Amino acid sequence: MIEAHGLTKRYGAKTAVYNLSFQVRPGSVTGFLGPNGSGKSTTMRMILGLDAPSAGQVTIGGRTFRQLPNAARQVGALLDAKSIHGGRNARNHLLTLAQLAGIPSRRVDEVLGVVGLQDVGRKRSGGFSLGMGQRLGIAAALLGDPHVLLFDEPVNGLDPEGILWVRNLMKKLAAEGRTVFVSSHLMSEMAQTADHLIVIGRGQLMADTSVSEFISQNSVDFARVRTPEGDQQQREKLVSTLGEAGALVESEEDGALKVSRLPLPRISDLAHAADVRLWELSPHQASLEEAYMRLTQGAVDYRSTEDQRSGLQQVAQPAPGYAQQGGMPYGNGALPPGQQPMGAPYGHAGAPPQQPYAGASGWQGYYPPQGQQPAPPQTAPSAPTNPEDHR
Ligand SMILES: Nc1ncnc2c1ncn2[C@@H]1O[C@H](COP(=O)(O)OP(=O)(O)OP(=O)(O)O)[C@@H](O)[C@H]1O
Repeated sequence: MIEAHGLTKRYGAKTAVYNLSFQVRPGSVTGFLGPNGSGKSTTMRMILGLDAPSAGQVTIGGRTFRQLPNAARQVGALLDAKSIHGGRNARNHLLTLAQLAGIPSRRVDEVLGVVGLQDVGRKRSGGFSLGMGQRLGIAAALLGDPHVLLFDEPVNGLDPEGILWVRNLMKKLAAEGRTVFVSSHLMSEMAQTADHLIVIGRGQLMADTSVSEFISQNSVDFARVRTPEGDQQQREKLVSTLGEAGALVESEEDGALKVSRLPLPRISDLAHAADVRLWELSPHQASLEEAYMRLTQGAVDYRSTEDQRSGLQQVAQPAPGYAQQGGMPYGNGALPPGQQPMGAPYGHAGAPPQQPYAGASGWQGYYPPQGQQPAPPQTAPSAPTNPEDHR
């Protein structure tokens, strides 16, 4: 198990990691997420004793990395695949590492086979593609058959077959009872690989939860509803019925209605009572990417000027689920990259923006418990200040 307590790292005036406390448990894959520059690599470097914390500590099995006897056989890591000496062949590179750690040389051929480099083991690693370099880095991490494994962006540069292989490898390692801590910017991949997530923004902890909880806590569910095509009367009748019942109804580009704040069975009952036929009534399942974008939007430091012009620079975002006029649930006109604004919500022209109940999971989450207000907005951490700056 990896345990961080109050972990802080300052580089001069820059606070890269601030007061991080978390545990990475054995037997599952823990994803480590955060925008560029949020402190993931710095945290991993501190776990591996490559950087000393400015405050706090991080231990592996109760000891700091430097206190571990024969650390190379207990902890394996892929940090920067490019750091491999390009003049050496892959096998010799691994042999050197094995000798330094007292690992028998037969293990080198074993791990070359595991990562699929057995046929190019005697080729200079300088000529390796990005993906081959990643595989070699993973082989080095596996060399000591360690119980704790850290991977910083392991699928970087891998082809689809390689990505699938890494996914299965991570899961297999975790299923063997190992501690697997892996950073990635590929949300779809993380959604399929990780069981648990630690999310940081500007060096600070934003979430420490299971993948499913993370998605349900940071996303807004809605129903996609479709009335018979070309029957405008039915559509309008449904829109006004649902609006009267407290739903927020927006029009999607393909003509479907996006209905939030009401559970599916209630939408069905209301449509039935209004004598409106439905061609579609389906739940929208939020993705990890949507949930991640929603949580970290205010903690992103590096953004394209084009995204800034389109509103993605907004820092103080409303609560999850906040629906703006214009049908843009991400607030202030901001949408995750790649998503287009939809049509205006029905029945709310001129009405103030409304706030569905946020924070609860699943369909019933649209009902605020009686007498309770919606959950307060999740605000992104501001950049931590260095007390030494004020001296
Ligand atoms: N040796 C260093 N000296 C000064 N600043 C550093 C150093 N290492 C990291 N930083 C700064 O600390 C912050 C966190 O960097 P880090 O590389 O840990 O982020 P990251 O989350 O791994 O980013 P990415 O996703 O882009 O890899 C950044 O602002 C970075 O510039």
